[in-house]
Amino acid sequence: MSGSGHKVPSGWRIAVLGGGAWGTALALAMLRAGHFVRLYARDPETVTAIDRGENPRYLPGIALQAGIVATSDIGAALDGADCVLAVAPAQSLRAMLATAKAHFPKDVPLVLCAKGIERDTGALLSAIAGEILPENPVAALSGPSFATDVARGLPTAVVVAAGNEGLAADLAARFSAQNLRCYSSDDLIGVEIGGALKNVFAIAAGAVTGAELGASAQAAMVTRGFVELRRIGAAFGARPETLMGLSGLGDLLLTCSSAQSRNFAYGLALGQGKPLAGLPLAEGVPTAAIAARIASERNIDAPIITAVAAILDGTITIRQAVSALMTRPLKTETDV
Ligand SMILES: NC(=O)C1=CN([C@@H]2O[C@H](COP(=O)(O)OP(=O)(O)OC[C@H]3O[C@@H](n4cnc5c(N)ncnc54)[C@H](OP(=O)(O)O)[C@@H]3O)[C@@H](O)[C@H]2O)C=CC1
Ligand SMILES: O=C(CO)COP(=O)(O)O
Repeated sequence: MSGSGHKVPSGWRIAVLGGGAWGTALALAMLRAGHFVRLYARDPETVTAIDRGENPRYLPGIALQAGIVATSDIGAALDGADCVLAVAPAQSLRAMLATAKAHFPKDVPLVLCAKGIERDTGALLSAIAGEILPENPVAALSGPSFATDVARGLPTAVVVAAGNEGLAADLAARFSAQNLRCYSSDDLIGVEIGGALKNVFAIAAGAVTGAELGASAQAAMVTRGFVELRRIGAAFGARPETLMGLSGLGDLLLTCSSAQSRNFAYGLALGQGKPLAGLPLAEGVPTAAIAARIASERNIDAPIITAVAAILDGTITIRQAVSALMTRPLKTETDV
């Protein structure tokens, strides 16, 4: 038993690629689900720290349960793996998979755990995976889940998606454990789009808070942001109910309402006029730029995404963005 109330086959050898906050938290989650976990971190200091039972750079203050085998040798991490979790940031996924390719076990599922769209190409992460590792089935794990919450073993629900429904259900069953409940979905693109775009609105939500625009503005921005998420999702063929689920609305709510979100914290600093250099990873920054380009190229009305991208590249101020958003032509609310 995995602790989640259903029977799953015995432990898999799982390779986690990426030694940051989410890679480390997922390694712990996989350990708790009964798997044998090897974690690849390219930084040898991270490997040494994980061997000591901590990852102070990315998960400060959290003690890591023994059992994660950490290595900076990607071949050793992948050797004999039954399943691979890719947990580098979205803009680094291509480079990491290119490094992994020579060692990648044949036919085993690759589970994408980053949230973003490739800045230079507009590619979803599943498309990048398909280009580099065409023989490996691809899945994505997403949903409202802060690394610190998962690492601490707090109750969390996520969704595991794959084009093949059976694969998604199998992975969800294998990854579930006490306090990690994995739903399954066959809408891979819908899950990817929701996870990527919610980061853009989390930056906007942080900026609204930082610039002291008020709770009413916050609720309006998140609601209208969700309309934009649904429009872009529809253009990619995402199912509406997926966007209403954990990986879409669920994650939007989480990251737009908590300074624990690095994207929200980035927006907060932006709104407060504080320096942005040196802040932790905010995936919404590159994704805002490419999402704005995609919206423009596909003629999708996405004024908030466009405003966030323009604020981030310094073309307009937050005040100018608010003024432009508030003076757009009036329309019916249901005009999505
Ligand atoms: N943190 C969270 O709460 C959650 C994060 N996510 C998503 O997971 C993804 C990763 O985030 P997170 O772990 O938090 O980020 P972190 O900034 O905490 O860590 C990023 C990690 O990726 C490594 N890395 C970067 N580029 C490469 C590369 N080319 N090859 C190998 N390793 C690389 C970094 O290594 P190095 O230290 O050497 O730079 C570092 O270990 C993001 O897309 C994020 O949106 C999803 C859900 C929750
Ligand atoms: O995706 C996340 C939670 O679901 C983490 O959000 P941040 O990257 O903004 O911290």
